[in-house]
Amino acid sequence: MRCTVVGGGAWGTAIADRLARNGLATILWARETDVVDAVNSRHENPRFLPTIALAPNLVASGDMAAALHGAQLVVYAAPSHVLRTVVASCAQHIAPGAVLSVATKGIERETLALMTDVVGEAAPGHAVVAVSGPSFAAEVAQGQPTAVVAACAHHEAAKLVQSAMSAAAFRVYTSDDVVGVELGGALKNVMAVATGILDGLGLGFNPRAALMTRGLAEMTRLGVALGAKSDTFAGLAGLGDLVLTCTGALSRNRAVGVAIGQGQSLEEALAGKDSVAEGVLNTQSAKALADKVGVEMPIVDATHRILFDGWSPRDAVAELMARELRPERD
Ligand SMILES: NC(=O)C1=CN([C@@H]2O[C@H](COP(=O)(O)OP(=O)(O)OC[C@H]3O[C@@H](n4cnc5c(N)ncnc54)[C@H](O)[C@@H]3O)[C@@H](O)[C@H]2O)C=CC1
Ligand SMILES: O=C(CO)COP(=O)(O)O
Repeated sequence: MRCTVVGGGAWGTAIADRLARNGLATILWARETDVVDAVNSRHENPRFLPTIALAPNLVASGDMAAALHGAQLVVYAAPSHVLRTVVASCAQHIAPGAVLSVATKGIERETLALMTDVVGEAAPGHAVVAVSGPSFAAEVAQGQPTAVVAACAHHEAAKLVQSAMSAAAFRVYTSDDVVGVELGGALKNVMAVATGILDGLGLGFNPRAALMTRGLAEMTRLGVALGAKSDTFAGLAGLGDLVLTCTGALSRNRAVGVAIGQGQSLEEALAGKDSVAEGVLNTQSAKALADKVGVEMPIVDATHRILFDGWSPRDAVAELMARELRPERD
């Protein structure tokens, strides 16, 4: 099977490397010519995935038409705010019958669409599989044992992604709960920013555990209101990725939160970064989606006010703690 991965950031590179190591003829499309050159000449991506030796059979290209030619599996890993443009720009080159997969985590800000819907609208007529779960790109590329979920309403398409990506150190489960899997991946990034803020304030371990647990309750509440299964949020794409991103030192979202908790502005926390912290823009999408559906998400609201209205993180914590007392489950 021929595979193409669209997006030469850390995650697209790690997925392309994974597919190539499974012996699949794989092309990585990257926007940056230095990335294309480094992958082809030195089998590395020092800009986005430094110090990792990539599979020698992985080929990179900056030519979208050539990269997509004959691909039966296309995996998108561009950031959520540009995904629609990237997919639309290459839709005419996708082979008939190709299965599309999206590894981007986010909710489109303008439309509040999930990433599978963005791909489905920009390149109609294909099954679209969401891949999500606790998976730092660097660890996947280093071959550390990792488990993720491939979600699609078409079981055969999810199974195709499962068999293409799975390996001894990469275990892919399937799911039919696309909404739950996608929302888990998008919302945990908001919670990672929030947890980072607490850690930046130096408040200790208790508030971190409280925020993660109540954050999961918020994620589940929104998901169920949008038709997801609550169980999905207890799985890899929910709890699993929440634990990883809220506690893992490799998380970019958490790092942005830590910087803000330590007193930096959002602009200072993001300055000079080539890499994407999806939780920032997705705080806006998550809040807009919650407001639209009428679901209460106090942690998302507080994070939004801190990031975009200049609210003091300490005041935010105090206000969250002072909310009306209530049963844990109601
Ligand atoms: N890095 C990771 O460990 C993981 C990342 N993801 C998700 O994968 C997605 C991509 O993230 P990374 O690969 O980490 O990105 P990255 O932070 O390593 O690199 C940024 C990427 O964005 C692209 N980009 C920036 N502006 C663009 C534009 N205007 N048009 C087209 N492309 C543009 C760059 O070319 C580059 O590929 C995100 O949604 C992220 O949440 C998911 C799982 C793991
Ligand atoms: O989604 C991720 C791990 O599953 C990556 O998290 P960060 O984008 O916060 O680094």
